Amino acid sequence: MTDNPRQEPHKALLIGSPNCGKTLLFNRLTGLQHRVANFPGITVEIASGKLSGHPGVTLYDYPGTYSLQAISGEERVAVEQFELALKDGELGVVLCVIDVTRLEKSLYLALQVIRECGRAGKPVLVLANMIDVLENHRINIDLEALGRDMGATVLGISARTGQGLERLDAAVSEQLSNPVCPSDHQEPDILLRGNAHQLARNYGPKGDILLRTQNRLDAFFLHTGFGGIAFFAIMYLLFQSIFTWSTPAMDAVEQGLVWISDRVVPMIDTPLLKDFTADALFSGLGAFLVFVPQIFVLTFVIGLLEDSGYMARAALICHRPLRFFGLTGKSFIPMLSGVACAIPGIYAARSIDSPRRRFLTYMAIPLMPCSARLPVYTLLIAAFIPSTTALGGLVGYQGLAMFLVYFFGMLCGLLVTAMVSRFSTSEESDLPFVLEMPAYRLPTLVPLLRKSWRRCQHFITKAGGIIVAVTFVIWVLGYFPNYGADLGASWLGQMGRFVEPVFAPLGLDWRYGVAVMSSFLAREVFVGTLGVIFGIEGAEENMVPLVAQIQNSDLGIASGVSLLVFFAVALMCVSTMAVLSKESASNRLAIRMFLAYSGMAYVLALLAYQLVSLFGG
Ligand SMILES: Nc1nc2c(ncn2[C@@H]2O[C@H](COP(=O)(O)OP(=O)(O)OP(=O)(O)O)[C@@H](O)[C@H]2O)c(=O)[nH]1
Ligand SMILES: [Mg+2]
Repeated sequence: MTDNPRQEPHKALLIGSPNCGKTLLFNRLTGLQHRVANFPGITVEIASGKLSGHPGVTLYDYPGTYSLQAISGEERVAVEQFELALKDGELGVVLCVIDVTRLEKSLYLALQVIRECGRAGKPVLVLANMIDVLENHRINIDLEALGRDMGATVLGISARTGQGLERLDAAVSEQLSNPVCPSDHQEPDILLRGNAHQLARNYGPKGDILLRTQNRLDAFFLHTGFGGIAFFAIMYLLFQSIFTWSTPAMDAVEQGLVWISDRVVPMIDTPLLKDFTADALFSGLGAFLVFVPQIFVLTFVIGLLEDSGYMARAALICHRPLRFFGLTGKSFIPMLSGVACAIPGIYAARSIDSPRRRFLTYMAIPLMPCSARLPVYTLLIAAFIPSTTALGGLVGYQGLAMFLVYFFGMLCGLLVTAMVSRFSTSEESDLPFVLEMPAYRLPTLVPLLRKSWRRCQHFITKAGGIIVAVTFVIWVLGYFPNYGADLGASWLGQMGRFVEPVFAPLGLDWRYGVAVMSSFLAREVFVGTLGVIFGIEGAEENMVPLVAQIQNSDLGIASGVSLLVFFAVALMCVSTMAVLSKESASNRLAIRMFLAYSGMAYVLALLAYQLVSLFGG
């Protein structure tokens, strides 16, 4: 052991009610980048990191909990781990975060935490977060007096602006070297609840200053009529933005790749290497990279909705309709997270108290149109739907088509849960739907941009490895044995003919069959595989965008629609299946869902093909 408390091995933990800013503070104190959003229940697992300036201290970020009597899954994690931590000799200090703009909600837990720390002989600091909001409204709270009444030191801080963090740093050092524990008392919970209420009344902001704007916005966004219209308008804008805002950046990436390819490829002398660079590197990998800007925009817009506080309102609006499909309003956030990626969506479902509705939510999430489907949808829509607009540029046909495909996926998810919930019996009694409405806030731009960038990096690295490998294998199979002279006679062509009968009823030739088969590893592989296949076919020409290649192939609109339907339904993601198995604690659900959704995807795609063909497609 050293004399310096900053060097000694210690643990510190952050506990507090949901959405009070623990993770934002954790990120600031450790330099890590864990997920922060403006609705309750974001953190579901305990995270840890080194406390900056205290090399020996590990800081733990806990899921939010309203009290030490846990109800939901993530609350249980927090409460159980907190009880264990109190017995841990290395625990140096407990940091209990309260939301100073909503004292009533935070104080009961804080009083319980102080009592338990007193019993266990652990020091505790209460961090009154969001002090910046009070200052913006010129509201003052006597934190010293509040601390005296609570029996612990209360420090005013802002995890957003960094205000008060130096004092926090000094206070942590002080507690690590000279711990001062709260007094050991046995006040029962019922008394603490009354005290919390009284303290909130005595010290909380007077008048309804903080509530007035919130109430006005809620009167609109939760209005039976306007609220519903606003909901659809916001969702529609979300999907339009994916096309309209990202098109210039996508075009730029595409043009950039063509520009580089035109300069690099002619410089290569070896024919084999030249073909590989043109067909596999630029056509295959390039086809996939073009979609990165779209992922960026999608994450950014969802982030705007999350940070503004609208997401929880959307969950409330959706509660009633979702009940009809066997779900709850709490399923909305996991499902909408699933629009970015199914994996965080599945984790987010932990906040659903009812096991039955949680399982039903698991079933819906893989049908949500995740960002891995986006490249496939964009490619096919761009190939078949004109890029013109109507109503003075307000409605873009491609954006509208995207909205419909997304809607189709979501609808399938809801129909599946409706059927499963109707046909399976349950003894479970229903818990009331309780969801805290977070404050409306202006989103902060830089963290949002950073978050979107991280999502793109994840998209590239997660799918990138598989895509590089598949692209290479597909290129080798398509290029040999006749050195790219005849794709149909290549090894890939021969294999393609083998799977062709499966895809022929959908009007798809072997090239599309091979691309679909390869995308069972990860959906994004579809565009890369097609890029390589068309790249080999068009080896003599300059790099031609994949959309033009598809338009020139014999793919009819009926087949295009059937492909869209297939991708909307099939569960083609190994990582999702692994997380599903982990969260549901069995492999059965994931395997059954894989088989059921693959079969359903094929049948629905066939139906779509027949229907569109019937109407002259
Ligand atoms: N204005 C302001 N906003 C803050 C502050 N701290 C956090 N927030 C915002 O509050 C919201 C919730 O922050 P998180 O860090 O995710 O809260 P959490 O306590 O970890 O929430 P859970 O993980 O759900 O328990 C986010 O929108 C943050 O940007 C602050 O000091 N000031
Ligand atoms: Mg958190």
